[in-house]
Amino acid sequence: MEEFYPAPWPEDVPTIELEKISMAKLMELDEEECARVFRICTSEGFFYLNMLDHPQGQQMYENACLACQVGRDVFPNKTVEEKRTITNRLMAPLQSYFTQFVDADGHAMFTEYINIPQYEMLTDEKTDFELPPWLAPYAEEFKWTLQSGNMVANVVLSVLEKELKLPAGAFTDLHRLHDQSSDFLRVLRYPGAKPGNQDPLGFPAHKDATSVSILFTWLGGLQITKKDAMTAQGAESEENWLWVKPMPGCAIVNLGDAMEVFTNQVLKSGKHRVVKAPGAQKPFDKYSVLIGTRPKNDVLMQPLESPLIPRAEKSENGSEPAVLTSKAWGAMKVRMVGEAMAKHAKKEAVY
Ligand SMILES: O=C(O)CCC(=O)C(=O)O
Ligand SMILES: [Fe+2]
Repeated sequence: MEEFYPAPWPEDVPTIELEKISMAKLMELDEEECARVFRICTSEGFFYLNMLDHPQGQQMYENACLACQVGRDVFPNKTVEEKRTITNRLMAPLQSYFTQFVDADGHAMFTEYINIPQYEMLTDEKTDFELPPWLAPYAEEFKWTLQSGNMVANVVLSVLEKELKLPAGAFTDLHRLHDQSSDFLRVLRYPGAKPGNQDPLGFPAHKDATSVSILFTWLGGLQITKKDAMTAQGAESEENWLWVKPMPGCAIVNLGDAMEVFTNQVLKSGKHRVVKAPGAQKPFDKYSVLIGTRPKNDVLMQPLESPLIPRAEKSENGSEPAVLTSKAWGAMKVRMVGEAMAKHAKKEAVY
């Protein structure tokens, strides 16, 4: 594990103190711990989840480390051309391999990632997605990580449905492991900073197009804003971005936009971005492993009924708002993030 932490965290950067939640207590639906999760998910939206105090959490942590190791093995040793041989799945709009700038030797200059689709990895059916030869040896690692990620996401969802006085299954039945969905395992690499080659952002500010996102990361770079961080012009001001310090043995959990839709904004999706690692960590490649859990494809994206969820408002002309399926909604959200990244790349990259 030592190579995951090549340099210490600089103690002099403004860091947000996230609350630490216990996996063991969540698994037992401990009342106090569930109330804490609910409070966090209705306000700032990010928490550490200590994976090491429960055997299933430990298993997930080990699986996430294996997935990270796959990234460490394959990303720096393959050209972008080779990596683009991974086929895009047709069922959902997630690109299987993503990067924006390639250097003269054919290597990714900035952020790159792969998305491994959960449904296609776990179904016995023949689908249009197949791992390319350079990833096929890692199929089992990917499956384990997807399975344990779905289990942890469902623990969080079961806490939230209970706190919202929804019937058991109101959220969890929409996020089952084998459902047709666009759930994914994402392995990301942010190449370390090199002199004269500095893109300040690894991932521009966004909110996730998921229900639950479970992130494992070992070097700094993730930032979230203080509450009420908007300037009068409506943009975040630079000094309001705070660093999230990676904690060994912990995941960083946040909700995505789907939970805002299901609860008519009672639950909050956390805004975040990724910049170069701070201080002495800056020259090192940063890797992250993200499990994105989404509602199954045919779910209608609308608020659920609960005394704690305000009803959807009619539009001014009295008509009901248009309701998309999760599949169509996800496609729209992914397109929007893609457009924001392309715009950012034009504006800011120095290359
Ligand atoms: O790598 C990270 O720290 C976060 C990545 C992220 O926000 C995303 O892929 O949506
Ligand atoms: Fe994100």
